[in-house]
Amino acid sequence: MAEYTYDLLVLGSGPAGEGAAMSAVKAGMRVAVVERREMVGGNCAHKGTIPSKSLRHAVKQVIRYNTHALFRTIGEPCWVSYPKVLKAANKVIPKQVEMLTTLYARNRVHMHIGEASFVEPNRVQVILDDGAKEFITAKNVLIATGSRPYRPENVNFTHPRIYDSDTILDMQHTPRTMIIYGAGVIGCEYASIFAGLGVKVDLINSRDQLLSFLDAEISDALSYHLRDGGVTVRHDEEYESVEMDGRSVTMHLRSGKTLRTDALLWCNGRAGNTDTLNLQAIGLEPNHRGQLTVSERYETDVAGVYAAGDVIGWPSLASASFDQGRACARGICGLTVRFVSDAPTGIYTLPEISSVGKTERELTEAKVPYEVGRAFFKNTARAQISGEDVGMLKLLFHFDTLEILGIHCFGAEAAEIIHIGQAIMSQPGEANSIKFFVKNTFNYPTMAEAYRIAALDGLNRVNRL
Ligand SMILES: Cc1cc2nc3c(=O)[nH]c(=O)nc-3n(C[C@H](O)[C@H](O)[C@H](O)COP(=O)(O)OP(=O)(O)OC[C@H]3O[C@@H](n4cnc5c(N)ncnc54)[C@H](O)[C@@H]3O)c2cc1C
Ligand SMILES: NC(=O)c1ccc[n+]([C@@H]2O[C@H](COP(=O)([O-])OP(=O)(O)OC[C@H]3O[C@@H](n4cnc5c(N)ncnc54)[C@H](O)[C@@H]3O)[C@@H](O)[C@H]2O)c1
Repeated sequence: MAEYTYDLLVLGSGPAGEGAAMSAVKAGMRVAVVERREMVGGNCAHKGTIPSKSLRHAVKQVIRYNTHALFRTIGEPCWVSYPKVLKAANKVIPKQVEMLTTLYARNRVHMHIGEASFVEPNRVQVILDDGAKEFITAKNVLIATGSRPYRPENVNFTHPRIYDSDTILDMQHTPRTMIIYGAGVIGCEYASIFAGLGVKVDLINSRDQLLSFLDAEISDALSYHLRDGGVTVRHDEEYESVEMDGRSVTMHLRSGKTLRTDALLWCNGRAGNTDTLNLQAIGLEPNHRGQLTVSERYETDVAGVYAAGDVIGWPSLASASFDQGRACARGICGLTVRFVSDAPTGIYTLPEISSVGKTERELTEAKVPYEVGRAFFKNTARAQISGEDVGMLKLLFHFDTLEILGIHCFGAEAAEIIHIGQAIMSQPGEANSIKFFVKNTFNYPTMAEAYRIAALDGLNRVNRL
């Protein structure tokens, strides 16, 4: 009989690895994590969610100072350099690392710092910093190695003016102009950040609409506000080639246009971190973007080998990754598994965007009879007080049953506000009703008041008050 060192070995200490390790250890399993970075937290804490959201918060403070009437009487507009906001943002990472390090230690999850690769399905080699090797056996192995920016071969990422979402965190100057290639979530979020710092941004989108998975009204609002903030959004464009010299980067587009810029930020998707795992040794083959396919229990085609988080592709969110890791560990422990298929979107552009459920387009295609209730933030007392009055909350509900089918929001704190509606929408049967917002009294003045206004607007339309 084989001798196992651990019940569960987790490769990667991002949100997926954390969710799995904590869940399994609480259920009484012997758990270890292998992490190649010297600190825990994954790309989420070091390169993705945490630094970008902290940067965005710092930039939002600068914008607020420069636009709010109260501060405008004090002095000249305040110009803040990118390295300075980066320094402020970087203060958050060590806090996350410290909190997570304590969490793993307190729960007696063993940490192995080194590069993991498979020898057999239940045997993993770890190459330590000094080149020494460790071998770990485990009944179950979870691949939670995350993702990295996708880099096409014909773009030279060693050039000092060419960045991706990892290396932009090392940029030590403030460019005057920037091309952001790829208008997905990362591209749109960084467009907001750099435009907020006064950089002239060209955002190149290969599609005809920004973030086409969003409700069209919200996507249109994002385009309008990015343009209003100084971003030139160019739809239906693809790059032909990129040239650089010591002073600038030139991008030739297939449409024949040529754009010159101080810096290029490449944001065209992600690739799963599977290339160094020696997956051929266990007979697993990732797709062309390095991603793995899993069952509803997060198990790969190899029994006892699981995968969760960015390495399995969509939705590639920290929020979903944590829950996927947790669900996977619960399955391994013989508990019920919730396959994560319903994560809300929370997009930290300026303005912020969040949504859950169906869009108008999806409901129309499915021929569902629905109505819309809207609330504009400018009509809420709280937004008038805070001065953050750009935004809208939109409720989509069934015309006959009043069941909430989708919630779409943009504006200040949209990613927080969405959860109120999400909680009602997830209730079973008649408890999921737009009437909740008119039958219950909400604090005033709050942004949540938007739910009451939107519900009344919708109910007035169907005349069912
Ligand atoms: C710029 C940006 C902004 C984002 N913003 C948000 C947001 O606002 N909200 C949101 O929900 N999501 C956001 N995301 C997505 C989020 O960061 C990811 O979905 C999340 O980090 C995925 O978690 P994970 O556990 O799968 O992997 P990761 O966080 O990628 O961690 C994987 C870990 O595995 C380690 N590893 C890899 N290979 C090996 C190996 N062979 N051996 C040992 N260790 C290994 C890596 O070092 C890493 O620490 C953002 C991403 C980016 C890039
Ligand atoms: N606030 C958030 O929730 C947040 C913030 C940032 C990133 N993320 C996550 O990170 C992930 C990556 O973001 P992103 O902006 O780099 O990527 P994305 O998947 O949104 O795509 C960015 C661009 O790359 C292109 N692209 C994507 N996959 C492609 C492929 N296979 N072939 C050719 N072109 C392709 C798309 O057309 C798009 O223009 C997202 O899926 C998102 O879930 C989330």
